Amino acid sequence: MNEDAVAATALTKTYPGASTPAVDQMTFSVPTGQSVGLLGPNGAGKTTLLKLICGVSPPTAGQLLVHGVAPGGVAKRDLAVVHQSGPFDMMLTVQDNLRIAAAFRGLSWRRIRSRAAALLEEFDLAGKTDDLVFTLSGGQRRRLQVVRALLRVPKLLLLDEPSAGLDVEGRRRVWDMLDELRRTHGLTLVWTSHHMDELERNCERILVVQHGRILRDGSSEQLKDEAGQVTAELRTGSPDDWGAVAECARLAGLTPEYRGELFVLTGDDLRRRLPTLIAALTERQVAIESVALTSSSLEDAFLALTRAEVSSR
Ligand SMILES: Nc1ncnc2c1ncn2[C@@H]1O[C@H](COP(=O)(O)OP(=O)(O)OP(=O)(O)O)[C@@H](O)[C@H]1O
Repeated sequence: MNEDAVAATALTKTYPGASTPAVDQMTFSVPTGQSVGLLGPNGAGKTTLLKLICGVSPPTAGQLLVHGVAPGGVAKRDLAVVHQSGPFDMMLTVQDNLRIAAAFRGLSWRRIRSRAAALLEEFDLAGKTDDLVFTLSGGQRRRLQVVRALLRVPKLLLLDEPSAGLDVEGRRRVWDMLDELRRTHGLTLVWTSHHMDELERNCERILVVQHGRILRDGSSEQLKDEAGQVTAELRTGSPDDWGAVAECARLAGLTPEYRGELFVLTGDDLRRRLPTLIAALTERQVAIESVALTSSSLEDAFLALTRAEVSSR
């Protein structure tokens, strides 16, 4: 059975003394094996949601199940977190911090020692094993966070801005490692990021969060389509075809606009209508040279969504 890794119903968290909830009536689920991104402005409630899922902060109301049980009941070996910062003991060595993390998750150091060494190697920290954590750079500490979380592959990995402070190479290594773990272990990922490209590449689904609420839930393509700026550029071989293109486009429910050498097509549900247009043109033996979709970026979509929500409040 493919149980949900996370199932939240009307999940709410109001911090003591706060006038508004940090997480407000969130209802969503994350199927096992899915990678879900949380996208939202500062203070939207993303980290709070991760804290609820990993059980370090109790909800004020609503229900939350992680692999079918209350968050606190999830075996520590099955859940790991890459935190935004810390918690490391800065005055202990890299290796001692890893040993403590292993003990906390109920893992025998003897059994995972070689995995730890391989991970340190993979993340360019092999030469730092005996260094005190406070001597590591910000990016090295972040890589150490990832090593610590992966000492044993968890069923559910929560990542809070995992690539903040990482260089391009480090970011790629983290992504590649997570790709591999998803392929080999069916790992479920929930991650926050302010880097749209990170969520777009790594998450099949994105929850847009603001003021503790889920504004949208969909793939990055759906979010971009919804922002309404998807167009298609179509080139045909000969000006003799232009009349046919304009006519077929209208029949397919699209608006054609001729812009020197090519047609720009717009319209609701463009992705779904485009094949109808292409089939009609093929039937009329119109030679199509190229069709290119151009859509608004995820950043455009995100800003459109969050600004619309602010102005409707
Ligand atoms: N321990 C806490 N006590 C009281 N309020 C808190 C606490 N942690 C967070 N908050 C408040 O809850 C709200 C949501 O914070 P949270 O850290 O979840 O946002 P976020 O979306 O992760 O933001 P960022 O992108 O800046 O990391 C904010 O208004 C914040 O001030």
